[in-house]
Amino acid sequence: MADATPRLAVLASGRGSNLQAILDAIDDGRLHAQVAGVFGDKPRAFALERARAAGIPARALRPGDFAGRDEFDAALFAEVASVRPDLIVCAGYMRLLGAAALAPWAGRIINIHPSLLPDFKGLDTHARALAAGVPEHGASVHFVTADLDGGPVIAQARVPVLDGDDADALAARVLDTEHPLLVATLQLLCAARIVLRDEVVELDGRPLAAPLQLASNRLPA
Ligand SMILES: Nc1nc2c(c(=O)[nH]1)N[C@@H](CN(C=O)c1ccc(C(=O)N[C@@H](CCC(=O)O)C(=O)O)cc1)CN2
Ligand SMILES: NCC(=O)N[C@@H]1O[C@H](COP(=O)([O-])[O-])[C@@H](O)[C@H]1O
Repeated sequence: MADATPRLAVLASGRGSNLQAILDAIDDGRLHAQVAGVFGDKPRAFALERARAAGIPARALRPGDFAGRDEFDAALFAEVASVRPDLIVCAGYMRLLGAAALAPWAGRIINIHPSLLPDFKGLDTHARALAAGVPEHGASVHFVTADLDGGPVIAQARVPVLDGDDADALAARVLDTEHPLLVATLQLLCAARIVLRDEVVELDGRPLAAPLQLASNRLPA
């Protein structure tokens, strides 16, 4: 990370509660970083409104305005690069990112995913977890690679699946744990205590044997 306050660029497609968790953590001093810009693929996403309300540049590009995925990704990442991020955070960004766009950002782009990876990659994770009858579910923060939701996992938080849960109830419980999980993981990344080296997640220079289990935004000792 640069010596100055770490600069984050956030990609979002939806309501932006994870973005808001980042903004709140910065505002109350729990996260030493700044959000330099918010970007996405849906101009009406409430995440963009949250950014603008915080005085942060926010821009969405319309996929239909571009010849194909690669052209869209190239334009999106040109916008992202213009704010000179140290780290890109996918926080509810709902498009597959192409390998060419990702290549320059290897090790500097993360995603929060609503499952205990490697289980339930992709979409509709809560319904799939219920259908599978798993006793627990949760969220993962991982480095983004061309392999959709297959990048090295940094940290996870677990929640129980309760009798009577439907997808919405489970999604809400998982979302509640996503916010402190993302903030705690960003605290480590922005303090340069976590890096990705040759596809291996390292904490303080030591390879992680397994993802960190973080249920609140307390840093590991
Ligand atoms: N190359 C990668 N791109 C993205 C990753 C990743 O790990 N590697 N993470 C995702 C986030 N994500 C799950 O966490 C995810 C996002 C989108 C999709 C998906 O199938 N999108 C469809 C469109 C869906 C829609 O518009 O409703 C698509 O792109 O065709 C799956 C998983 C961010 N990108
Ligand atoms: N595959 C990506 C994915 O499903 N991401 C999920 O979208 C939601 C965004 O909520 P938010 O807009 O309130 O942060 C979050 O639950 C996040 O894990």
